[in-house]
Amino acid sequence: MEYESLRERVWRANLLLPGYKLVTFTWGNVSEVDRAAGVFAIKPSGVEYSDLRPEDIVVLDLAGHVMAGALNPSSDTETHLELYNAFPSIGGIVHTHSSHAVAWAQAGEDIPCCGTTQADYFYGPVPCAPHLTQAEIGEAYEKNTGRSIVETFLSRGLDPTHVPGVVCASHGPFTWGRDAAQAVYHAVVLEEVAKTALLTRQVCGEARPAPQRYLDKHFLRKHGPNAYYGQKARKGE
Ligand SMILES: O=C(CO)[C@@H](O)[C@@H](O)COP(=O)(O)O
Repeated sequence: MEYESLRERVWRANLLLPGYKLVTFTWGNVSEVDRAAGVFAIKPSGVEYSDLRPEDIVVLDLAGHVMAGALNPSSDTETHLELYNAFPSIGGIVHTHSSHAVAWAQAGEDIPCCGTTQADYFYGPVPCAPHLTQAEIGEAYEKNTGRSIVETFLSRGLDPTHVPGVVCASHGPFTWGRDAAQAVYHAVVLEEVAKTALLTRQVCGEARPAPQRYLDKHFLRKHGPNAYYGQKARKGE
C-alpha cells in the first residue's frame, strides 16, 4: 500500500477519538503531514470508526490533489490543508465535536485559561475563530474555516506551538501538534479544559483567567528554554 506507515499512523490516531469519547458516530477526523514527501493523510468522509481500515485513509498533496485512496477525503480537508500550509510547525491535526468545546464554539467565545491544567498546554486562552464575512464565505466553507483560524492567529500574534488549538464559531474545536498522536492528546486536553472552564463559570458566575505568573510557570516548565517537566527523577532525589 502506498504511504503505508503514514496511513497506518493516521488510522491508529483516528481510532483514539471514540476511545477518548471525543466523537459520536462519524463526527471528527485526524490527519498527519509528511512534509518530506509533500503529502498528508486524512480520514475519509462519513466512514464509521468501527469500519475504518488503513487503506481507507486518503493521501493528498499540499495542493489538495488526491494521491492515494479510493474514498472521498474528510469534508474538513481544506481546513487541514490551510493549516499545514500556513504553519510549518504543525505535523498533525484533529477536528472533533467534543461537547464542551463545541459549547464554547457555539457561544463564539474564547476558552479562558482559568488554571494550571490549561496553562500546562496552552499559553493563554483557547481562541475562538469567528465567522467570516459574507464576502469571504463565497469560497468553500472549509477553506474559510481554515482561513479564519489562520487570520485569528496572525492578527492576535499567537504562536501555534504555544496555543495548539482553537474553537471555530458555530462549529467546534481543531487541535494540532508535532504529529497526529500529539494532536489527539491536545484534543483530549482541550475538551477537559473546556469542561472545567464551563464548571468554573457555573461555580462562581465567571470563568476568570488565572494570573499570568501561573501561565509562565506552568507553560514554560514544559515548553520554555529551560523546560524540565517530565524528566526522569534524578537518582537519589
Ligand atoms: O463538522 C462536521 C459536520 O458538521 C464534520 O467535521 C464532521 O461531520 C466530520 O465530517 P467528515 O466525515 O470528516 O467529512
